[in-house]
Amino acid sequence: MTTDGNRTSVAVIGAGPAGLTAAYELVRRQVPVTVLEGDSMVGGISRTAEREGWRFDIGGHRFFTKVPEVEALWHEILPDEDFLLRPRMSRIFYDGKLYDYPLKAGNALGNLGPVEAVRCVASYLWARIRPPKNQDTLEGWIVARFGKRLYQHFFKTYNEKLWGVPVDQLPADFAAQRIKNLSLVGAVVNALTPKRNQKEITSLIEEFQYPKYGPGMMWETAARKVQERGGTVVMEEKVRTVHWEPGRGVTALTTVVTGGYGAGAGAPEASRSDIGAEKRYEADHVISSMPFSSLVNALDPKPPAEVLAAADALKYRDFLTVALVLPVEAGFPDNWIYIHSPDVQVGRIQNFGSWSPYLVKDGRTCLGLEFFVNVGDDTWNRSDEDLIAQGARELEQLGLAKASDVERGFVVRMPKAYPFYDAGYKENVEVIRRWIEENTPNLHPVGRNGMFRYNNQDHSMLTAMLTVQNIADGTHHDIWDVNVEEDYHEEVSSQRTDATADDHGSPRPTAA
Ligand SMILES: O=c1ccn([C@@H]2O[C@H](COP(=O)(O)OP(=O)(O)O[C@H]3O[C@@H]([C@H](O)CO)[C@H](O)[C@H]3O)[C@@H](O)[C@H]2O)c(=O)[nH]1
Repeated sequence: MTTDGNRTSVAVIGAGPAGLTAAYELVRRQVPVTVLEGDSMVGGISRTAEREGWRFDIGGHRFFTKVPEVEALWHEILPDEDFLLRPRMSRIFYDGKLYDYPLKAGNALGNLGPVEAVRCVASYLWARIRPPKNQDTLEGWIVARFGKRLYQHFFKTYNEKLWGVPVDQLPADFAAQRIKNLSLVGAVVNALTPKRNQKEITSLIEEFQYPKYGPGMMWETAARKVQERGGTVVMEEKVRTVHWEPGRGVTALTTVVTGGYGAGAGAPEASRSDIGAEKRYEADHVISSMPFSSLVNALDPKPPAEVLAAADALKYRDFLTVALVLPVEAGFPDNWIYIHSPDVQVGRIQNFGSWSPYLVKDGRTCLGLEFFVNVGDDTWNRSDEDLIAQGARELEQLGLAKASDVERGFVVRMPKAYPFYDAGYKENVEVIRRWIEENTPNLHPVGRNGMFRYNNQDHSMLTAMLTVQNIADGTHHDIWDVNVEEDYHEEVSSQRTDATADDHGSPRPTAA
């Protein structure tokens, strides 16, 4: 297997966590690899943006995992001294008060006041006696576990902001992994049970690892190491065409030089002078983390109409961050807070100063106001200046800071931040997957957008690691089986035994 000019053994589309993990694992095995990235930055949605020395996440990316191989790879890429262990704190800002999130019974009921607390307990008990018949919707799933009133207070408006549709139109598919159950009954039982008989739940959420200069540090280092070890990382080239032949599968890729996507004022300058030029890469295998639907549309010749229709039916939720620089006193101890109020558009606010002191400077902090949007809607199209002014106004409206305290602002737009799970997405993914397996078995989708799976970066990385084993080591892992368990992501549950405890007294992570 040799790389000869634009001929490579494996072409990897995308330099996010999945693509760079694949490349890293390939160079470890001395397999020639070329990574093709359309943007000027690596990291995908796990990048760290930098504007005038302010570094911030697109969202906020904690490093926690139940997968030991992923944990090991993080620490192989970055030395231990580059990791911080950060306390996690997140609350909901609701009706002028802050509530712990994940919800804690005492805190939520205490804050709501005695009358509303009684109503919430009654509706919680009612949901236990008469659970909703349809728990396949997100609304039914949450009401069954929290009761209608807590659902209305703490879930309905936020999910409508986040996903942009009524909650009864959303399937419950991601809920078990991402929404921590509230057990009023469990809390009482635990209080009455001797400790030795209790099931130990180790929370992964009270602290998390974080590279001191943000997640981008991980992926910038991974890209550098891939190149030092003989791999090629091509920036600012977007894959336009995926060439395939019946009976042979994928044979080559055509890219177009983009000069980067220039996401917002202060974004990195294009490094290429040949913008618009086309390049061709021949490859034996293609590992693709480009959006699943875009991959289908890039295939040449076109796949059958039902496959194209399935791809067109897959929708995404897009996202933009308005990063505002304020005096440090305007910050809060939380890493982020959820904003439910329908009176403002902002959905979540990160305080990057609480993530890492290395992200902020000069006695100031940087707040990341997150707006969940669709590409091309009014908010997406608004100018950066308007969005910064709106962010400052909404901070004041919420009573979190004075608009006049905002000293500087930056906007980063991130298309396709979340795969949007609607009633038909599973079947559509299945149609595409089957067609690829039958017609282009050397084309390997990986990662969150690559597989249209609402995965965090650890599971995205795992799909890439297993794919490389399939290509280079002859294994037969089914990467579609990664992260299908209905387990809450942020807890490791085990029976209390000292033999499984590590030096800090917590159980070792178990395989996901
Ligand atoms: O008030 C709330 C808050 C959340 N939900 C529901 O929970 C789901 C998951 O929320 P979250 O973990 O914030 O979502 P996300 O997928 O964006 O997670 C990434 O963000 C970070 C971190 O949580 C914030 O930076 C995390 O490391 C990543 O996994 C959400 O979809 C809601 O359905 C709610 O109902 N009410």
